[in-house]
Amino acid sequence: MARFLIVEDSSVILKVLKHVARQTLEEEPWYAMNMAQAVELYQAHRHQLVAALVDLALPDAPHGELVDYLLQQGLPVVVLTGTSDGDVRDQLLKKGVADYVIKESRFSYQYAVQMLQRLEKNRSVEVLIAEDSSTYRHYVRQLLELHQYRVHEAENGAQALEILQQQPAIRLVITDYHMPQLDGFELVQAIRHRFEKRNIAIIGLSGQEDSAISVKFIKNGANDFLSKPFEQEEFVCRVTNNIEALDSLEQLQWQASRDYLTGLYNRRYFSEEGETLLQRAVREQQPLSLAVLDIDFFKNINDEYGHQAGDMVLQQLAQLLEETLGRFLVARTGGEEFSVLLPGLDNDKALSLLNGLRQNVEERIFDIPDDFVRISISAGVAASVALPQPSLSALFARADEHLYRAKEAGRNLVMGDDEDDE
Ligand SMILES: Nc1nc2c(ncn2[C@@H]2O[C@H](COP(=O)(O)OP(=O)(O)OP(=O)(O)O)[C@@H](O)[C@H]2O)c(=O)[nH]1
Repeated sequence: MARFLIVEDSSVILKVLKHVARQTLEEEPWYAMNMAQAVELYQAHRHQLVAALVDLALPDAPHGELVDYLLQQGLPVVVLTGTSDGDVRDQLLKKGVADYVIKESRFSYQYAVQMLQRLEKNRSVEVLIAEDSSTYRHYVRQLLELHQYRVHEAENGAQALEILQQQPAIRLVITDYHMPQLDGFELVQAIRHRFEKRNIAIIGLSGQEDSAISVKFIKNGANDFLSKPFEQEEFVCRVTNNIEALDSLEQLQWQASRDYLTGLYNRRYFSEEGETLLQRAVREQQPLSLAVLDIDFFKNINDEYGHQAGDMVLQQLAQLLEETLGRFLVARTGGEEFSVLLPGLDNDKALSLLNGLRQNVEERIFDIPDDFVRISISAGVAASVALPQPSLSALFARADEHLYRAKEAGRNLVMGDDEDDE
Protein backbone atom coordinates (compact mmCIF):
# COMPACT_ATOMS: atom_id res chain seq x y z
CA MET A 1 0.00 0.00 0.00
CA ALA A 2 1.39 3.40 -1.01
CA ARG A 3 2.38 5.65 1.87
CA PHE A 4 3.15 8.86 0.06
CA LEU A 5 1.10 11.27 -2.02
CA ILE A 6 2.79 13.30 -4.77
CA VAL A 7 0.86 16.17 -6.37
CA GLU A 8 2.20 18.05 -9.40
CA ASP A 9 0.30 19.56 -12.32
CA SER A 10 3.14 19.71 -14.85
CA SER A 11 3.29 16.39 -16.69
CA VAL A 12 7.00 16.90 -17.43
CA ILE A 13 7.91 17.42 -13.76
CA LEU A 14 5.57 14.60 -12.72
CA LYS A 15 7.46 12.29 -15.06
CA VAL A 16 10.76 13.24 -13.41
CA LEU A 17 9.25 12.76 -9.95
CA LYS A 18 7.92 9.33 -10.92
CA HIS A 19 11.35 8.32 -12.17
CA VAL A 20 13.08 9.51 -8.99
CA ALA A 21 10.42 7.90 -6.77
CA ARG A 22 10.85 4.56 -8.51
CA GLN A 23 14.59 4.69 -7.81
CA THR A 24 14.27 5.88 -4.23
CA LEU A 25 11.10 4.53 -2.62
CA GLU A 26 10.20 0.93 -1.94
CA GLU A 27 6.58 1.42 -2.99
CA GLU A 28 4.92 3.38 -5.75
CA PRO A 29 3.32 6.56 -4.27
CA TRP A 30 -0.14 7.88 -5.16
CA TYR A 31 0.00 10.59 -7.83
CA ALA A 32 -2.42 13.46 -8.45
CA MET A 33 -2.33 16.41 -10.86
CA ASN A 34 -4.76 18.73 -9.08
CA MET A 35 -6.35 19.41 -5.69
CA ALA A 36 -9.60 17.53 -6.42
CA GLN A 37 -7.75 14.29 -7.25
CA ALA A 38 -5.39 14.76 -4.31
CA VAL A 39 -8.21 15.25 -1.79
CA GLU A 40 -9.99 12.18 -3.14
CA LEU A 41 -6.83 10.09 -2.77
CA TYR A 42 -6.16 11.52 0.68
CA GLN A 43 -9.66 10.66 1.89
CA ALA A 44 -9.49 7.14 0.51
CA HIS A 45 -6.05 6.35 1.94
CA ARG A 46 -5.55 8.70 4.87
CA HIS A 47 -4.78 5.91 7.34
CA GLN A 48 -1.83 4.64 5.30
CA LEU A 49 -0.43 7.99 4.25
CA VAL A 50 2.78 9.13 5.94
CA ALA A 51 3.60 12.35 4.06
CA ALA A 52 2.86 14.33 0.89
CA LEU A 53 4.98 16.19 -1.64
CA VAL A 54 2.83 18.98 -3.01
CA ASP A 55 3.25 21.60 -5.72
CA LEU A 56 2.33 24.94 -4.15
CA ALA A 57 0.34 26.25 -7.13
CA LEU A 58 -2.18 23.91 -8.75
CA PRO A 59 -4.84 24.76 -11.38
CA ASP A 60 -7.70 24.38 -8.85
CA ALA A 61 -5.62 25.55 -5.86
CA PRO A 62 -3.44 28.45 -7.05
CA HIS A 63 -2.59 29.86 -3.60
CA GLY A 64 -1.43 26.77 -1.75
CA GLU A 65 -4.94 25.67 -0.70
CA LEU A 66 -3.98 22.00 -0.92
CA VAL A 67 -0.98 22.56 1.37
CA ASP A 68 -3.30 24.22 3.92
CA TYR A 69 -5.85 21.42 3.61
CA LEU A 70 -3.31 18.63 4.18
CA LEU A 71 -1.62 20.46 7.06
CA GLN A 72 -5.04 20.87 8.71
CA GLN A 73 -5.50 17.11 8.42
CA GLY A 74 -2.19 16.65 10.24
CA LEU A 75 -0.29 15.15 7.30
CA PRO A 76 3.40 16.18 7.04
CA VAL A 77 3.87 18.15 3.83
CA VAL A 78 6.96 18.87 1.74
CA VAL A 79 6.24 21.75 -0.63
CA LEU A 80 7.52 22.03 -4.18
CA THR A 81 7.63 25.61 -5.44
CA GLY A 82 8.87 27.51 -8.45
CA THR A 83 9.51 30.67 -6.45
CA SER A 84 12.56 31.46 -4.36
CA ASP A 85 10.80 34.43 -2.71
CA GLY A 86 11.94 34.69 0.94
CA ASP A 87 8.49 35.78 2.15
CA VAL A 88 6.83 32.72 0.63
CA ARG A 89 9.43 30.57 2.32
CA ASP A 90 8.85 32.23 5.70
CA GLN A 91 5.07 31.90 5.35
CA LEU A 92 5.33 28.22 4.49
CA LEU A 93 7.65 27.45 7.40
CA LYS A 94 5.34 29.38 9.73
CA LYS A 95 2.40 27.29 8.53
CA GLY A 96 4.29 24.16 9.61
CA VAL A 97 5.44 22.52 6.38
CA ALA A 98 8.16 19.94 7.00
CA ASP A 99 10.30 21.34 4.21
CA TYR A 100 10.08 23.28 1.00
CA VAL A 101 12.03 22.64 -2.15
CA ILE A 102 12.58 25.03 -5.03
CA LYS A 103 12.14 23.45 -8.45
CA GLU A 104 15.65 23.98 -9.76
CA SER A 105 17.16 20.77 -11.01
CA ARG A 106 16.90 17.02 -10.96
CA PHE A 107 18.74 17.11 -7.63
CA SER A 108 16.03 19.18 -5.99
CA TYR A 109 13.42 16.58 -6.99
CA GLN A 110 15.70 13.90 -5.63
CA TYR A 111 16.07 15.82 -2.37
CA ALA A 112 12.28 16.24 -2.12
CA VAL A 113 11.54 12.54 -2.64
CA GLN A 114 14.31 11.53 -0.25
CA MET A 115 12.77 13.87 2.31
CA LEU A 116 9.53 11.86 2.08
CA GLN A 117 11.50 8.72 2.81
CA ARG A 118 13.34 10.45 5.67
CA LEU A 119 10.03 11.54 7.23
CA GLU A 120 8.89 7.95 7.29
CA LYS A 121 12.14 6.65 8.79
CA ASN A 122 12.15 9.42 11.40
CA ARG A 123 9.00 8.01 12.97
CA SER A 124 11.17 5.40 14.66
CA VAL A 125 14.12 7.70 15.52
CA GLU A 126 14.24 8.88 19.14
CA VAL A 127 15.84 12.20 20.04
CA LEU A 128 16.54 13.73 23.45
CA ILE A 129 16.58 17.49 24.06
CA ALA A 130 18.50 18.68 27.13
CA GLU A 131 17.67 22.35 27.66
CA ASP A 132 16.68 24.29 30.78
CA SER A 133 14.70 26.98 28.99
CA SER A 134 11.20 25.62 28.51
CA THR A 135 10.56 28.04 25.64
CA TYR A 136 13.56 26.77 23.67
CA ARG A 137 12.84 23.18 24.61
CA HIS A 138 9.33 23.56 23.29
CA TYR A 139 10.56 25.21 20.09
CA VAL A 140 13.10 22.45 19.39
CA ARG A 141 10.48 19.80 20.15
CA GLN A 142 8.12 21.40 17.64
CA LEU A 143 10.79 21.40 14.92
CA LEU A 144 11.66 17.79 15.58
CA GLU A 145 8.04 16.68 15.66
CA LEU A 146 7.43 18.45 12.38
CA HIS A 147 9.94 15.99 11.01
CA GLN A 148 8.26 13.07 12.76
CA TYR A 149 11.02 12.38 15.29
CA ARG A 150 10.05 10.86 18.64
CA VAL A 151 11.11 13.38 21.24
CA HIS A 152 12.21 13.13 24.88
CA GLU A 153 12.88 16.21 27.02
CA ALA A 154 15.25 16.87 29.93
CA GLU A 155 15.56 20.09 31.92
CA ASN A 156 19.21 19.52 32.84
CA GLY A 157 22.15 17.25 32.20
CA ALA A 158 21.51 14.94 35.16
CA GLN A 159 17.95 14.29 34.02
CA ALA A 160 19.20 13.73 30.46
CA LEU A 161 21.54 10.97 31.68
CA GLU A 162 18.70 9.31 33.57
CA ILE A 163 16.49 9.35 30.48
CA LEU A 164 19.30 7.95 28.33
CA GLN A 165 19.64 5.08 30.75
CA GLN A 166 15.92 4.32 30.59
CA GLN A 167 15.54 4.81 26.83
CA PRO A 168 18.25 2.84 25.02
CA ALA A 169 16.71 3.61 21.62
CA ILE A 170 17.72 7.30 21.76
CA ARG A 171 20.11 8.01 18.87
CA LEU A 172 20.57 11.77 19.02
CA VAL A 173 21.03 14.17 21.93
CA ILE A 174 20.63 17.90 21.39
CA THR A 175 22.07 19.73 24.38
CA ASP A 176 22.36 23.30 25.53
CA TYR A 177 25.52 24.48 27.31
CA HIS A 178 24.19 26.46 30.30
CA MET A 179 22.15 24.06 32.44
CA PRO A 180 21.83 23.52 36.20
CA GLN A 181 23.19 20.38 37.92
CA LEU A 182 25.18 19.08 34.95
CA ASP A 183 26.05 21.49 32.13
CA GLY A 184 26.34 20.68 28.42
CA PHE A 185 30.05 19.75 28.48
CA GLU A 186 29.70 17.55 31.51
CA LEU A 187 26.76 15.84 29.85
CA VAL A 188 28.70 15.27 26.60
CA GLN A 189 31.61 13.82 28.57
CA ALA A 190 29.32 11.56 30.59
CA ILE A 191 27.59 10.34 27.43
CA ARG A 192 30.91 9.65 25.68
CA HIS A 193 32.04 7.73 28.73
CA ARG A 194 29.22 5.28 28.07
CA PHE A 195 28.34 5.51 24.38
CA GLU A 196 30.53 5.65 21.32
CA LYS A 197 30.02 8.20 18.55
CA ARG A 198 28.73 5.49 16.25
CA ASN A 199 25.85 4.74 18.64
CA ILE A 200 24.68 8.18 19.76
CA ALA A 201 25.20 11.52 18.00
CA ILE A 202 25.31 14.77 19.97
CA ILE A 203 24.58 18.29 18.74
CA GLY A 204 25.60 21.08 21.13
CA LEU A 205 23.68 24.36 21.26
CA SER A 206 25.51 27.52 22.17
CA GLY A 207 24.68 31.21 22.37
CA GLN A 208 26.26 33.48 19.76
CA GLU A 209 28.08 35.47 22.44
CA ASP A 210 30.69 32.79 23.00
CA SER A 211 32.01 31.11 19.89
CA ALA A 212 34.62 29.16 21.89
CA ILE A 213 31.79 27.04 23.30
CA SER A 214 31.08 25.49 19.91
CA VAL A 215 34.69 24.36 19.55
CA LYS A 216 34.73 23.02 23.09
CA PHE A 217 31.60 21.00 22.41
CA ILE A 218 33.24 19.26 19.46
CA LYS A 219 36.50 18.69 21.36
CA ASN A 220 34.58 17.10 24.22
CA GLY A 221 32.91 14.54 21.96
CA ALA A 222 29.92 16.24 20.34
CA ASN A 223 29.40 15.53 16.64
CA ASP A 224 28.13 18.97 15.73
CA PHE A 225 26.99 22.30 17.13
CA LEU A 226 24.54 25.08 16.36
CA SER A 227 24.61 28.70 17.49
CA LYS A 228 21.39 30.10 18.92
CA PRO A 229 19.25 31.56 17.47
CA PHE A 230 19.36 29.28 14.44
CA GLU A 231 17.41 29.04 11.21
CA GLN A 232 14.81 26.29 11.21
CA GLU A 233 16.22 24.86 8.00
CA GLU A 234 19.78 24.79 9.25
CA PHE A 235 18.61 22.98 12.37
CA VAL A 236 16.75 20.37 10.33
CA CYS A 237 19.70 19.87 7.96
CA ARG A 238 22.12 19.31 10.85
CA VAL A 239 19.80 16.85 12.54
CA THR A 240 19.22 14.97 9.28
CA ASN A 241 22.94 14.86 8.46
CA ASN A 242 23.80 13.44 11.86
CA ILE A 243 21.08 10.80 11.75
CA GLU A 244 22.09 9.82 8.22
CA ALA A 245 25.74 9.55 9.28
CA LEU A 246 24.66 7.15 12.06
CA ASP A 247 22.60 5.15 9.54
CA SER A 248 25.58 4.85 7.20
CA LEU A 249 27.86 3.74 10.02
CA GLU A 250 25.33 1.15 11.11
CA GLN A 251 25.09 -0.14 7.56
CA LEU A 252 28.89 -0.33 7.28
CA GLN A 253 29.12 -2.17 10.57
CA TRP A 254 26.47 -4.61 9.40
CA GLN A 255 28.28 -5.23 6.14
CA ALA A 256 31.62 -5.71 7.89
CA SER A 257 30.25 -8.33 10.26
CA ARG A 258 27.94 -10.24 7.90
CA ASP A 259 28.26 -12.82 5.16
CA TYR A 260 26.80 -11.33 1.97
CA LEU A 261 25.12 -14.53 0.76
CA THR A 262 23.32 -15.74 3.88
CA GLY A 263 23.16 -12.66 6.13
CA LEU A 264 24.69 -14.72 8.97
CA TYR A 265 27.72 -13.36 10.84
CA ASN A 266 31.03 -13.85 9.02
CA ARG A 267 34.18 -15.54 10.24
CA ARG A 268 35.79 -12.27 11.33
CA TYR A 269 32.91 -11.28 13.60
CA PHE A 270 32.57 -14.85 14.87
CA SER A 271 36.25 -14.92 15.88
CA GLU A 272 36.11 -11.58 17.72
CA GLU A 273 32.82 -12.16 19.50
CA GLY A 274 33.62 -15.85 20.06
CA GLU A 275 36.90 -15.07 21.81
CA THR A 276 35.09 -12.67 24.17
CA LEU A 277 32.39 -15.25 24.96
CA LEU A 278 35.00 -17.95 25.51
CA GLN A 279 37.08 -15.85 27.89
CA ARG A 280 33.93 -14.94 29.85
CA ALA A 281 32.97 -18.63 30.13
CA VAL A 282 36.48 -19.49 31.38
CA ARG A 283 36.40 -16.64 33.91
CA GLU A 284 32.98 -17.64 35.20
CA GLN A 285 33.83 -21.35 35.03
CA GLN A 286 30.87 -22.04 32.78
CA PRO A 287 30.80 -24.71 30.08
CA LEU A 288 31.08 -23.69 26.42
CA SER A 289 31.21 -25.69 23.20
CA LEU A 290 31.96 -25.01 19.57
CA ALA A 291 30.30 -26.86 16.70
CA VAL A 292 31.66 -26.77 13.15
CA LEU A 293 29.32 -28.21 10.54
CA ASP A 294 29.68 -28.84 6.85
CA ILE A 295 27.31 -30.00 4.07
CA ASP A 296 28.10 -33.51 2.82
CA PHE A 297 29.05 -33.83 -0.85
CA PHE A 298 28.03 -30.26 -1.49
CA LYS A 299 30.19 -30.20 -4.61
CA ASN A 300 27.72 -32.66 -6.21
CA ILE A 301 24.89 -30.13 -5.87
CA ASN A 302 26.92 -27.46 -7.64
CA ASP A 303 28.04 -29.92 -10.31
CA GLU A 304 24.57 -31.36 -10.93
CA TYR A 305 22.30 -28.32 -10.53
CA GLY A 306 24.60 -25.33 -10.87
CA HIS A 307 26.11 -22.74 -8.57
CA GLN A 308 22.83 -20.81 -8.14
CA ALA A 309 21.14 -23.94 -6.77
CA GLY A 310 24.10 -24.39 -4.41
CA ASP A 311 23.70 -20.81 -3.20
CA MET A 312 20.00 -21.37 -2.54
CA VAL A 313 20.77 -24.44 -0.45
CA LEU A 314 23.32 -22.46 1.58
CA GLN A 315 20.75 -19.71 2.16
CA GLN A 316 18.07 -22.13 3.30
CA LEU A 317 20.44 -23.96 5.61
CA ALA A 318 21.50 -20.58 7.07
CA GLN A 319 17.84 -19.71 7.67
CA LEU A 320 17.29 -23.04 9.42
CA LEU A 321 20.34 -22.41 11.62
CA GLU A 322 19.07 -18.93 12.47
CA GLU A 323 15.61 -20.29 13.33
CA THR A 324 16.77 -23.20 15.45
CA LEU A 325 20.05 -21.97 16.96
CA GLY A 326 19.67 -18.18 16.62
CA ARG A 327 19.97 -17.75 20.40
CA PHE A 328 23.62 -18.83 20.08
CA LEU A 329 26.39 -17.26 17.98
CA VAL A 330 25.92 -18.64 14.46
CA ALA A 331 28.16 -17.82 11.49
CA ARG A 332 29.06 -18.93 8.00
CA THR A 333 32.77 -19.50 8.53
CA GLY A 334 33.66 -20.97 5.13
CA GLY A 335 32.16 -21.85 1.74
CA GLU A 336 29.85 -24.62 2.94
CA GLU A 337 31.02 -24.55 6.56
CA PHE A 338 29.03 -23.05 9.42
CA SER A 339 30.02 -22.62 13.08
CA VAL A 340 27.96 -22.30 16.22
CA LEU A 341 29.36 -21.17 19.56
CA LEU A 342 27.33 -22.58 22.42
CA PRO A 343 27.97 -20.86 25.78
CA GLY A 344 26.45 -22.75 28.69
CA LEU A 345 26.46 -26.13 26.87
CA ASP A 346 28.87 -28.92 27.77
CA ASN A 347 29.93 -31.60 25.32
CA ASP A 348 26.89 -33.88 25.85
CA LYS A 349 24.33 -31.11 25.52
CA ALA A 350 26.05 -29.66 22.47
CA LEU A 351 26.24 -33.10 20.83
CA SER A 352 22.58 -33.70 21.42
CA LEU A 353 21.59 -30.26 20.08
CA LEU A 354 23.69 -30.74 16.94
CA ASN A 355 22.36 -34.21 16.42
CA GLY A 356 18.82 -32.77 16.51
CA LEU A 357 19.86 -30.28 13.84
CA ARG A 358 21.45 -33.05 11.76
CA GLN A 359 18.15 -34.99 11.80
CA ASN A 360 16.19 -31.85 10.99
CA VAL A 361 18.39 -31.19 7.92
CA GLU A 362 18.14 -34.81 6.80
CA GLU A 363 14.33 -34.67 6.84
CA ARG A 364 14.01 -31.34 5.08
CA ILE A 365 13.45 -30.53 1.45
CA PHE A 366 15.62 -27.72 0.00
CA ASP A 367 14.16 -25.76 -2.90
CA ILE A 368 16.26 -25.10 -5.99
CA PRO A 369 15.08 -23.66 -9.33
CA ASP A 370 12.31 -25.96 -10.70
CA ASP A 371 13.30 -28.79 -8.37
CA PHE A 372 14.25 -29.73 -4.83
CA VAL A 373 17.14 -31.58 -3.18
CA ARG A 374 17.87 -33.32 0.07
CA ILE A 375 21.17 -32.88 1.89
CA SER A 376 22.91 -34.05 5.03
CA ILE A 377 25.44 -32.40 7.28
CA SER A 378 28.34 -33.62 9.40
CA ALA A 379 29.56 -31.80 12.48
CA GLY A 380 32.42 -31.77 14.95
CA VAL A 381 31.89 -30.52 18.50
CA ALA A 382 34.62 -29.40 20.92
CA ALA A 383 34.10 -28.39 24.53
CA SER A 384 36.29 -25.84 26.26
CA VAL A 385 36.79 -27.93 29.41
CA ALA A 386 38.60 -30.59 27.39
CA LEU A 387 41.38 -28.11 26.55
CA PRO A 388 44.25 -27.33 28.94
CA GLN A 389 44.46 -23.73 27.60
CA PRO A 390 41.14 -22.83 26.00
CA SER A 391 41.34 -20.51 23.01
CA LEU A 392 39.06 -20.17 20.04
CA SER A 393 41.70 -21.43 17.62
CA ALA A 394 42.33 -24.48 19.82
CA LEU A 395 38.58 -25.14 19.92
CA PHE A 396 38.36 -24.80 16.13
CA ALA A 397 41.27 -27.21 15.65
CA ARG A 398 39.63 -29.82 17.85
CA ALA A 399 36.14 -29.38 16.33
CA ASP A 400 37.72 -29.72 12.86
CA GLU A 401 39.38 -33.00 13.92
CA HIS A 402 36.00 -34.35 15.02
CA LEU A 403 34.38 -33.13 11.79
CA TYR A 404 37.07 -34.93 9.81
CA ARG A 405 36.37 -38.12 11.77
CA ALA A 406 32.62 -37.74 11.06
CA LYS A 407 33.35 -37.43 7.33
CA GLU A 408 35.68 -40.43 7.42
CA ALA A 409 33.13 -42.51 9.28
CA GLY A 410 30.57 -42.08 6.49
CA ARG A 411 29.08 -38.53 6.90
CA ASN A 412 25.64 -37.50 8.21
CA LEU A 413 27.21 -37.80 11.66
CA VAL A 414 28.02 -35.60 14.67
CA MET A 415 31.20 -36.32 16.62
CA GLY A 416 32.65 -34.74 19.73
CA ASP A 417 35.05 -35.13 22.63
CA ASP A 418 32.93 -37.84 24.18
CA GLU A 419 33.76 -41.37 23.07
CA ASP A 420 30.02 -42.18 22.88
CA ASP A 421 29.62 -40.09 19.77
CA GLU A 422 26.08 -39.76 18.46
N1 LIG B 1 27.20 -22.57 -4.67
C1 LIG B 1 28.22 -22.32 -3.89
N2 LIG B 1 29.18 -23.26 -3.71
C2 LIG B 1 30.20 -23.00 -2.89
C3 LIG B 1 30.32 -21.79 -2.20
N3 LIG B 1 31.46 -21.83 -1.46
C4 LIG B 1 32.03 -23.03 -1.66
N4 LIG B 1 31.27 -23.77 -2.53
C5 LIG B 1 31.52 -25.10 -3.08
O1 LIG B 1 31.50 -26.06 -2.03
C6 LIG B 1 32.15 -27.25 -2.55
C7 LIG B 1 32.95 -27.88 -1.44
O2 LIG B 1 33.42 -29.07 -1.97
P1 LIG B 1 34.33 -30.06 -1.17
O3 LIG B 1 35.28 -29.30 -0.28
O4 LIG B 1 34.93 -31.03 -2.15
O5 LIG B 1 33.37 -30.80 -0.19
P2 LIG B 1 32.02 -31.60 -0.41
O6 LIG B 1 31.69 -31.85 -1.81
O7 LIG B 1 30.96 -30.93 0.39
O8 LIG B 1 32.37 -32.96 0.25
P3 LIG B 1 32.55 -33.32 1.78
O9 LIG B 1 32.65 -32.05 2.56
O10 LIG B 1 33.82 -34.10 1.83
O11 LIG B 1 31.38 -34.10 2.17
C8 LIG B 1 32.98 -26.78 -3.74
O12 LIG B 1 32.37 -27.29 -4.92
C9 LIG B 1 32.87 -25.26 -3.72
O13 LIG B 1 32.86 -24.72 -5.02
C10 LIG B 1 29.32 -20.81 -2.42
O14 LIG B 1 29.34 -19.69 -1.86
N5 LIG B 1 28.30 -21.12 -3.25
